[in-house]
Amino acid sequence: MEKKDEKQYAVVADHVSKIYELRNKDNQHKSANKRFYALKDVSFQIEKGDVVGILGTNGSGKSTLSLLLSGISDIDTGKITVHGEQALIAINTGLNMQLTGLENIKVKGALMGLKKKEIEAITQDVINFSELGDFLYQPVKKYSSGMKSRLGFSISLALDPDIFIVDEALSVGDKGFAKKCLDRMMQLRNDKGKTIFFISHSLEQVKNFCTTGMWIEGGQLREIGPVNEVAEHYSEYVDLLNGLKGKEKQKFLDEKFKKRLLPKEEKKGFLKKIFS
Ligand SMILES: Nc1ncnc2c1ncn2[C@@H]1O[C@H](COP(=O)(O)OP(=O)(O)OP(=O)(O)O)[C@@H](O)[C@H]1O
Repeated sequence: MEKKDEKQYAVVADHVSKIYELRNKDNQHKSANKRFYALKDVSFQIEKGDVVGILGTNGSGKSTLSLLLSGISDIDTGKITVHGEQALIAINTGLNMQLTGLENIKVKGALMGLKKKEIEAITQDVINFSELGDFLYQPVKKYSSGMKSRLGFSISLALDPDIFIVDEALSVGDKGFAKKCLDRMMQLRNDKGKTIFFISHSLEQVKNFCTTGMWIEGGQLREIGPVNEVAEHYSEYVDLLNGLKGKEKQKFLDEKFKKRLLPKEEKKGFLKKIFS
């Protein structure tokens, strides 16, 4: 197979893992906590202009991946290379709850290194697209989840990144706003060839909108490929899971969870690494 120039890729993930700590309910002592893989050894290459639908059941690691892609969360092992302007995430992660909507726009703009005039321009874009009106003068902590999503999405759009990550922003917004966002993203995809990562529990939305499907299950990359194929396999898996009942289902989920725990020797190694 012909080897592609690295630069053709928008994102290259190379053996990426993210480990979280699980609190032990009986023992508050930190060293007794279990460590588990939110993501384990995930590798993929996404070409520029690709629209990637990330699929996976609850807790499989989709949001964790979006946080790593956008640089909000740190990777524990492996590497993600992003070619293009820093990916942005279109959800309320990264919004400061104490600041007003308008102040949040300014802070984001300043963090992106924009000049005063550019910040004024994006502020106007956000006012127009979000339709939040006077709520933009209120602290974000007083927003509903749909309003936070309107603000987060509108800021990300206005900043016009090369890589765009939409993490369920559309599932909390109302239908009218979700349609407006999808239309705008279609336009970005068709006119500007942006690379888009789209997390949604709606298989129909993913199939209609995406070109590539990426199925994350139990923290691992289960399949990546043409969206219809991946969506079909994912759908079969969900049907299989739904077909399991009671104890049988619990056993299946417990086994799945166990595979994500760090083995004892690995746990020691990891602790040694962070304390040395
Ligand atoms: N900050 C955190 N600290 C500890 N564990 C976390 C943290 N964030 C996520 N997790 C755990 O990591 C795993 C993956 O979570 P993640 O939010 O990435 O899943 P998801 O696929 O987006 O799920 P959903 O479809 O339910 O939104 C879950 O078991 C979750 O409980």
